[in-house]
Amino acid sequence: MGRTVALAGASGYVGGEVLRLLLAHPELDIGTLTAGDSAGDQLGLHHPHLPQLAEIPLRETTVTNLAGHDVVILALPHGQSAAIATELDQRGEAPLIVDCGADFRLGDTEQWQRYYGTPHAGTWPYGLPELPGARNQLTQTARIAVPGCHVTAATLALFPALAAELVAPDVTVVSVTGTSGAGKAPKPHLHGAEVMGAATAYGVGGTHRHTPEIVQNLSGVTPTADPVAVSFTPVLAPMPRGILATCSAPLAPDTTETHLRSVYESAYADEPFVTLLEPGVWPSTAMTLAANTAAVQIAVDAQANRLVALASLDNLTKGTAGAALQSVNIALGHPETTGLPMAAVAP
Ligand SMILES: NC(=O)C1=CN([C@@H]2O[C@H](COP(=O)(O)OP(=O)(O)OC[C@H]3O[C@@H](n4cnc5c(N)ncnc54)[C@H](OP(=O)(O)O)[C@@H]3O)[C@@H](O)[C@H]2O)C=CC1
Ligand SMILES: CC(=O)N[C@@H](CCC(=O)OP(=O)(O)O)C(=O)O
Repeated sequence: MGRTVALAGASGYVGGEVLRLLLAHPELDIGTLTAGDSAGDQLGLHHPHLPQLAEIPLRETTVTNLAGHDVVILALPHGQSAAIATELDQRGEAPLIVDCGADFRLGDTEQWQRYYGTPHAGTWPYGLPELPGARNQLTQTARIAVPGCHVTAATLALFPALAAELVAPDVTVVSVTGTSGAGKAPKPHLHGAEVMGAATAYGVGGTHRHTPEIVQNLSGVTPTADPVAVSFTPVLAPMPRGILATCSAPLAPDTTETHLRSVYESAYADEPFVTLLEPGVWPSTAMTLAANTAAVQIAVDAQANRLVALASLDNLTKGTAGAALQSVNIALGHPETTGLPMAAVAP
């Protein structure tokens, strides 16, 4: 018998992906599932791709319903998690709580307030084990903040070069995303007729909420920890899933492609979920679809004297639900890869 997992937001896109992954996880059992407006429905109404779970009822998202489990995964809109975590604490419940939303990702209260405009709930260990220092913090933690999906791609593409000071701390990130990144609730900018035939930039000009999170991750790996300048532009593409981040930064003097490649090779040599592709193979969202993996590649643009670093991943898998369970594996002392898909779906 494994540990039981309660899931809040089970009717949503991330909730569905958490459940798909839990079905294959040998150490974790699905417990109570909760939702918002869909409470009272059976799960099959919302996730017909998970027929084994079709008859499970969705309950209201209350602390009473979520209590009594070993792990509570929150896949709720941001702003909804702090109250639940606090109440579970007050009741003397001590589950491992995993927030797939943004509430506990940022360490800087001022940045939180600037980008989210609400009181800062706090900072939890960060669910990107590949980021230097993060894996140690996840060991035996009781709280996990899962990163944003664009942030994971940009961080994996750039941190090795910044940590080794092979580029200037001044990066641009253009990150293409599938529409499931916006969740299932109807959004004014996501009408099917408009999204299906167009690629559209949004959150332009440093306004997107993921900007301070990318800054936090990249600044944290540099030897000086000085803020890295990040210009981030997300682009919505007509595909259901996937992130492709194309990043660049000025090369430090005398940096060679050979040196860069050896730095990326050592950063990812022991990472089960991150592949530095063979030279000349470029990341695509297809090669990571439905897998808990990220594909990374680098090139030197000699004419512009810049590093170009790319990363692809599935926003719902390595970009959220898979990262959540990878981090849960670490926190619970299971092998990090337990139950997580390494193979993507192709073509
Ligand atoms: N989609 C993605 O690629 C990523 C998402 N995330 C984060 O994960 C979280 C979930 O995202 P996603 O699944 O895409 O969003 P969805 O909109 O698809 O799902 C949201 C879920 O939360 C429930 N919910 C909404 N409001 C309430 C409420 N007031 N009380 C209780 N339950 C509520 C919804 O239930 P109902 O429909 O029944 O109302 C639904 O189950 C968000 O914080 C998001 O930012 C993070 C990284 C990537
Ligand atoms: C296509 C789309 O809208 N994507 C979302 C990112 C999804 C994500 O990572 O969400 P949180 O950081 O909110 O958890 C966005 O750009 O806001």
